[in-house]
Amino acid sequence: DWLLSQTKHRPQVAIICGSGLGMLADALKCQDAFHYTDIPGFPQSTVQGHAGRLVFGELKGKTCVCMQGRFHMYEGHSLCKTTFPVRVFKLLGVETLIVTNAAGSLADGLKPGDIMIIKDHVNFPGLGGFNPLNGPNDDKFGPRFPAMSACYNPGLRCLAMDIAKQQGVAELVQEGVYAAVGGPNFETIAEAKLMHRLGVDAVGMSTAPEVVVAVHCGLRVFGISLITNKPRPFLSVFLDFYRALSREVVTMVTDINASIQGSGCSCSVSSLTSS
Ligand SMILES: O=P(O)(O)O[C@H]1O[C@H](CO)[C@@H](O)[C@H]1O
Ligand code: HPA
Repeated sequence: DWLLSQTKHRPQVAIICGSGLGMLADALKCQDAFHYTDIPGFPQSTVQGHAGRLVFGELKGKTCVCMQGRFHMYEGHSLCKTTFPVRVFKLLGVETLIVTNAAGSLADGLKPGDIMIIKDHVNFPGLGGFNPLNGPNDDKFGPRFPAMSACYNPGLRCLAMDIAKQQGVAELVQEGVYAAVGGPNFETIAEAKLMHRLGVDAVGMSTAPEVVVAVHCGLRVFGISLITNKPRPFLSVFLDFYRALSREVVTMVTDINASIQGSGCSCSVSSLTSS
């Protein structure tokens, strides 16, 4: 109610900016911005790279609200608090939630600087019983036992891939599975290996609880991870190096063969390649 009384904007889309991604809010026109400290009942940001402002404005004809700074469990917030803004968005009339985050890659094909469109998640704290929906269910938001089988809207995922192609950045974008861990420590090598074997492509310390609460209250969700690092066991780093070296050798041999052929020599191309 306080927010609705302070701004004329009536957002349809909410964007949660991940670590270091707060500048996404700068794209909004006709801004009304509120510090979390000024919003009654709002939790406070304590992490570097999370400015702690809610910014309302227009983006390409849509009214949006951006969270410049999210809340994490490791800050000491309860999961209810970390996801509180999602319910505020629902009450403001938002229909679509876009979640963004910084994440570590566990997948061979995802490098720092790449973007992963989240196709599904593994909520490790949730599997262990740390769930923002714990406690009495508030039926006005959603059901006691919400389905999570299609958390990330397939239409929006498809649209994002199409836009990446149109903008010529498709080679930097792929879909994958995000895993949420509690943090604040980064993974051990054994933990990174375990998650990799379980089919996780990127890991971070947020997002999944927000998405659970969003899906519970019927919001359409789209999520992207910006890959910032690659917590990988030494062996796979070595294997990557070995594969890159093999590719170089094959290229060199192919070039040599081409010049031998060009010179009219009868040397066998296949025997030279295999040796
Ligand atoms: O998930 P966001 O908020 O982008 O932040 C990610 O970056 C921080 C670690 O560098 C962790 O908080 C992790 O969750
Ligand atoms: N692990 C967990 N959270 C993260 C990482 C990571 O490697 N990178 C950014 N957030």
